Amino acid sequence: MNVALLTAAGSGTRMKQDIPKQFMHINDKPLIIYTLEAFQNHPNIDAILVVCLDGWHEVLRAYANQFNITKLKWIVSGGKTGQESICNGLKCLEKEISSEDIVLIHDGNRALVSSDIISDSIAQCKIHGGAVAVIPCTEAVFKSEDGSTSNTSIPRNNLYRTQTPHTYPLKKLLWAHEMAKEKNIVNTVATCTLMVELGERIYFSKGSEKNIKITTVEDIDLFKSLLTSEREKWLK
Ligand SMILES: C[C@](O)(CO)[C@H](O)COP(=O)(O)O
Repeated sequence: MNVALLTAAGSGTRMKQDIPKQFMHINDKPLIIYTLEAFQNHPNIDAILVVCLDGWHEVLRAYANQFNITKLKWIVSGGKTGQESICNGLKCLEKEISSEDIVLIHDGNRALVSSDIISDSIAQCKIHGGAVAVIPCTEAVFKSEDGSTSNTSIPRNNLYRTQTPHTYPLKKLLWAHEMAKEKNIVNTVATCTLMVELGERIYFSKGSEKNIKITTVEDIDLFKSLLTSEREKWLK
């Protein structure tokens, strides 16, 4: 069984809007529904869990019904950090699915995740025991101490930018969060960074420049234009 765990518990302060970004309507539907549809429509995804902001669970359930997201099985509350939110989702799954089942952790605001990305994530996880979606770094990268100047460039040829999904068997994720508690590792940026802190090797899966994280108002414009071009492709 393959289960998508979507994180949608952020309050979206970087978007500077009255409602959380995952519930903002873009064209004809809320942002989180685009992400849910990507997993709903993938033949190898069996069920979906969403880690959601308190106060928004019923809204999410109503939208899921409206847009026929039948694979949405569980909605759980987020924690104080992203790491805690993911842990809450995993604790729920521990009671519901087998520890051998595969869990794809995905940012709820990466709404343009493609079927190929999901398929490759599952495939690489089956081969290597884990998979993290990445894309090569194509820009020059500088390190700055003061935020406005630099004299340190970092060669980009072996740099990769991580995206999501981050995909592992449930038992590996539960192990990582147990170890994080034991070692007092808190507030890691993502599952992949937690794994690295625990000494694990990360195996890459396919990402895409289009698999954007919608964080700011500018990202919404980009999302809308990418959506139009993707829809045109489907219609051809
Ligand atoms: C998980 C992630 O998408 C990898 O690039 C990213 O770290 C998420 O960051 P956020 O600050 O939780 O949106």
